[in-house]
Amino acid sequence: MPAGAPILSAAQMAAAEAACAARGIVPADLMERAAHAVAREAARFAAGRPILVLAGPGNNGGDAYGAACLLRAAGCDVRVAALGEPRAGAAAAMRARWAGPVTSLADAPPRPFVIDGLFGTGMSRAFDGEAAARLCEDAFILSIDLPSGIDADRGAALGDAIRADVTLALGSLKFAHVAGEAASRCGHVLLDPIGIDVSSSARTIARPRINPPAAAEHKYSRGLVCVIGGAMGGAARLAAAAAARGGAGYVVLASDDRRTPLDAIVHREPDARSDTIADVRTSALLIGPGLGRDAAARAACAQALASDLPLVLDGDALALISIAALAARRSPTILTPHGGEFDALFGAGDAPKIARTVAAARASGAVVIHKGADTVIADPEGNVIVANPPSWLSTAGTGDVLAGLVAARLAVTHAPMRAACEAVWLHQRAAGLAGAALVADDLPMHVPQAIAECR
Ligand SMILES: NC(=O)C1=CN([C@@H]2O[C@H](COP(=O)(O)OP(=O)(O)OC[C@H]3O[C@@H](n4cnc5c(N)ncnc54)[C@H](O)[C@@H]3O)[C@@H](O)[C@H]2O)[C@@H](O)CC1
Ligand SMILES: Nc1ncnc2c1ncn2[C@@H]1O[C@H](COP(=O)(O)OP(=O)(O)O)[C@@H](O)[C@H]1O
Ligand SMILES: [K+]
Repeated sequence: MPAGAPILSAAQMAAAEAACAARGIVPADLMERAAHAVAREAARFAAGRPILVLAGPGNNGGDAYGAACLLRAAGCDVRVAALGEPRAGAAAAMRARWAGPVTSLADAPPRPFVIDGLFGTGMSRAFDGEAAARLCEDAFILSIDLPSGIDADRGAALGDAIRADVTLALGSLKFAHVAGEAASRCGHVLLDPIGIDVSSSARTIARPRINPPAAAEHKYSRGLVCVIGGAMGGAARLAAAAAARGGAGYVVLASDDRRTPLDAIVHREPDARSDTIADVRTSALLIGPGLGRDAAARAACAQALASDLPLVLDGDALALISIAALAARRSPTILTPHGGEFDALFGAGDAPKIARTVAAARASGAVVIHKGADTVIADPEGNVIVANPPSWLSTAGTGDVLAGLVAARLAVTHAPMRAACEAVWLHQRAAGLAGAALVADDLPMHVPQAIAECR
């Protein structure tokens, strides 16, 4: 996935295209550039294999006809199968340029390399993809802009969506390249801006820059993280270990369980929880992993919310707070809900995940890390960063590790959006280093290497 790249909705993409027209760059120019970009990548990936171009009725099909012409002119073995004919505009002009035969999808024999130009951002309703699926079954598939059959904003598959090996995004990434089910249908995502200027408040995550501590730093100035544990000691221990490996200068774990994951982590008795929450040296307070939901947990949460400390709320804590209480806070707050916790706190809805997360950040005044295979980080100003972490993270306790990393980065940076992005990047990188079939306990030990890569 291109790092730090803007992400647009289909409507925002259309507006950016329209703005090009105002500068004298008409749709036919953009389609010409798109066709060149597709032909270039197709020639590279096909590497001499016979090519079948699937062309749809809209501009995505126009890009496909344009690429077919260029590939044929370059000496490639190209055939075209179409679903509907472009009737007007740049796409019809590209269709007219193709002098070779055009068959229906049903009549086309399979070929080892497929350029999928059936539908892009204009996909509006489910399509019957049976014939396309037969042609794609054993082929390497390069999708133009999006795998055909995807809702560009929600990332939902509308009917028999295509599963690509490579997707070449045109102009900008769209929500579907990073969101929902679609993200896993795109394969390797490439981006060609084709000369369109885009700006967006949403971007893909990029490797952060993390400097070593300055010479004058000491353990308290480096950042003191306090983790408030509860019923399930293991979760708080995972979080504390991650905070320690995530660059905090000092980590305190207030928990019933006297075991700490590292000797460097200081244990406090749970009845000292209240003192811990009141400790003004604390740079970031983490509450929630393994907290439980009993009266003591509720009281600890209320005290944490009422304090002026920078706060990270995860797991059980998210069930013990209200949006109003969050909005009343003046100090930085970061929430780390998974999908279920998010819906319980902010309500479920049909809008795309990015929009729902921005609305939650605005309503709560907090930075929200809405976790999952498409992790959306939003701040109350509407800035959004999206990450697609490795799916091996779908195992118990990895969220506790993330919460510890968030607390550490908040303690060090004092900047909640930056802290959230650093933590999510370090978490996904640590997962990559831990590799297949990781368990949550494996992650903290890989965080120092991930940090070392951020210089
Ligand atoms: N972003 C940009 O600036 C550029 C975009 N271009 C291409 O234009 C594409 C968007 O083009 P369009 O807006 O024409 O949309 P599409 O080409 O994605 O498809 C829209 C067409 O498909 C039809 N359609 C939608 N759902 C259908 C279904 N289920 N069954 C049958 N027909 C269906 C629509 O009625 C319409 O005719 C992009 O994805 C990209 O490939 C390029 O041409 C160049 C520049
Ligand atoms: N399929 C997936 N692909 C990528 N990341 C995932 C997937 N499922 C879960 N994750 C990540 O794993 C972590 C799980 O957090 P959470 O659900 O809170 O687990 P726990 O409470 O057990 O620690 C989150 O960072 C989430 O983004
Ligand atoms: K496509």
